[in-house]
Amino acid sequence: MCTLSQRLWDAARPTYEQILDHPFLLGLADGSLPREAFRYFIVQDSHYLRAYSRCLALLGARSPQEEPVRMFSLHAANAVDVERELHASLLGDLQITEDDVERTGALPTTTAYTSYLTAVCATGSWAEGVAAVLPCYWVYREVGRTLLERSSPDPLYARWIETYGSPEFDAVVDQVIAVTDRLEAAAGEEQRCLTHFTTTTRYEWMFWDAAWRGLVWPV
Ligand SMILES: Cc1ncc(CN)c(N)n1
Repeated sequence: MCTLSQRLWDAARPTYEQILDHPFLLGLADGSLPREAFRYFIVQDSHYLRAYSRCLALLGARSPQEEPVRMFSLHAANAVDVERELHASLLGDLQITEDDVERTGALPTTTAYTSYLTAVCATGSWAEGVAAVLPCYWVYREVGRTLLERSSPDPLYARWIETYGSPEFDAVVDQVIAVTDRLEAAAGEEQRCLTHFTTTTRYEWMFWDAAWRGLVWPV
């Protein structure tokens, strides 16, 4: 019998394969991604990270064991700090101010994704919450690794790729996969974990797609 993390990944594999083929990521790797799409992504990711760090803190607080309390609390503080640092420098290079981020607000896909993540982390079982956040780590690592092999001629895009393709991020993701494989989910709960994992993997695809299309509120 394979591990829970493997069963989750296998369920989301078709979506992951479509993520790798998405024009946003192909453009990031070959440098052809329009700046406007990257700008959209970074602004929306600033809003996403605010909710994401709260979700990790929530999972830390709700953990039935000691070690994951420490791990998720550290990730909420450190890992997101690293991402925020990346954002601060990218926002500066893209000439985007904090005011621009506030004025734009969270657009539809960001709102839908963060609302889903927050609801599962707050009201689902602990195992369900872990399964819901796992793609945020794992998909980014795999994308980072894959794009690192291709690299990017654009130094801004290369900086983003290096963060997620780094050995430091790799180690962080391994920790969360190990926690996932120690979850003891009953049959019905495992089914809900599979649903959350595949749903948030879809939201990862949708997040890049929204930036690619420049999706805004229709009314
Ligand atoms: C939308 C999204 N998903 C995941 C990550 C990586 N934590 C991120 N920065 N943004």
